[in-house]
Amino acid sequence: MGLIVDIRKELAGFELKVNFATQGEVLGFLGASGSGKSMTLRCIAGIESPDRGRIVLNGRVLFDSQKGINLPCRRRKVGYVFQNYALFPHLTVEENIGFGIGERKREDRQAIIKEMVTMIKLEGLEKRYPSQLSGGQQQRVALARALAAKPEVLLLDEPFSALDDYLRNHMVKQLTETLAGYSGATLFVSHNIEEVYRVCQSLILLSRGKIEGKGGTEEVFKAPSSLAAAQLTGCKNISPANYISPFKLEALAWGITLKTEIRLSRQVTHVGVRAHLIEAAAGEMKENVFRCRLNFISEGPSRISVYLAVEQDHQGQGSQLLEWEMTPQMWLAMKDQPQPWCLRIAPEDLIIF
Ligand SMILES: Nc1ncnc2c1ncn2[C@@H]1O[C@H](COP(=O)(O)OP(=O)(O)OP(=O)(O)O)[C@@H](O)[C@H]1O
Repeated sequence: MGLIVDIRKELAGFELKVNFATQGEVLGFLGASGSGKSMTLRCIAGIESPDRGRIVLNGRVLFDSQKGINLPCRRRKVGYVFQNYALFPHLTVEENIGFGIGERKREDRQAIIKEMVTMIKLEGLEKRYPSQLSGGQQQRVALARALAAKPEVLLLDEPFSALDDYLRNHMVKQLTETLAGYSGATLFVSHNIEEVYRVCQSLILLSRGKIEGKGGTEEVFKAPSSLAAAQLTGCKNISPANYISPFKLEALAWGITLKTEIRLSRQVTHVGVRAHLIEAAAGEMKENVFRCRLNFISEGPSRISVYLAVEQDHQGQGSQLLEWEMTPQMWLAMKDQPQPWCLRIAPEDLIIF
C-alpha cells in the first residue's frame, strides 16, 4: 500500500527520471528551481503524462505506460494544493471547499464543509470570497478544499511560497497539526530548507530531474550522499580533500589538516562542514583547531554569517573563505576578540565525500 512512483518524462533540454515509494508520511521534495519537483507532482495528479513508467496508489494503478493505463485527474483520488492556491475567485469559502467534495447528498456535503471549516479555523468566514481573505486564510481554504475530497495522497506544491515569514512559520505549525490527522501520504515540495526540515519525515533531493539522495530527513541532512546533496541541504562549506592517513585528510581550499571520526578511503575527494557547526576554541592549537581572520560579515535579524580567511597550517592563507553562522548574541561575544581567532570543527561534524 502507499504510493509507488517510477516514471520518466522527456522535455526539451530536460529529462525527469524519478523512482520512489512512500507510505502515510510527509515526504519532502527539495531541489533548485527547475529540478522537476512540480513536474513530478503534476504527473502523479494526472495533469501531465509521463513517457514511461508506473504510478500505483494504494494498489490502484493510476498510470502504466506498458498496459496503456492513464486515469484522468478526477479518478485518481489525489488532492493538490498549488503554489498560488488556485481558489475560484467567484466562489465563497464554503463553495470552494464544497467544489472538492464531488457527488454527495446535501446533508453530507454540509457536514464535510463544516468539518473542514472548523479544521482550518475559519468559522464565521464561510460566506467570504477569496479576495476578502488574507494570504494565509486563502492557503487554508486551498488545503481544506484538497482534503474535503478525502484524497488518498495529498500533493502540496510550495504551499507557503506567497506568505510572509511570520505567517509562514505559523502555517508550518498548523499544517503539521492538520497532517497529523490525515492518514494518507503527503508529498511536500519546497526549496526552503528550514521548512522541509520542519515538516517532512523523509526527503527526496532532486537535481536536474534526477534523485540525488533520499531517506529519513535527519539522515539525509547528517550524511548527504553526494556533493549536490550536501549543497541542496544547505551545506555552505565544501572543499576538495586529499587523503593523508586513515583518519586524517587535508582540506585543500582552506589549507588545513582535519581529523575525521570515520575511517577514510583513499578515494576521498571532498570534505564539508555546515556553517552553524563551527565552534570557537579556547585558543589552544589542538586537533582540528585552526586560526582565521575575519573577512566580512552578512547580518540577518536572527543569524549572522561570518566569512573567514583561514591561516594555513604551513604558510599563507587558504584561498576559499569559510562561512561561520551564528546568533547575534554569539557575534557580540566574538567580534571584539583579538584576531586571529582559534576555531574548531569537531571530527564528527565533518561530511566526507
Ligand atoms: N509544460 C512544459 N513543457 C516543457 N517543459 C516544461 C514544462 N513544464 C516544465 N517544464 C520544464 O521542466 C523542468 C522542471 O520544471 P518544474 O516546474 O518541475 O521545476 P520545479 O523544480 O518545480 O521548479 P520551481 O521550484 O521553480 O517551481 C524545467 O526545466 C521546466 O522548464
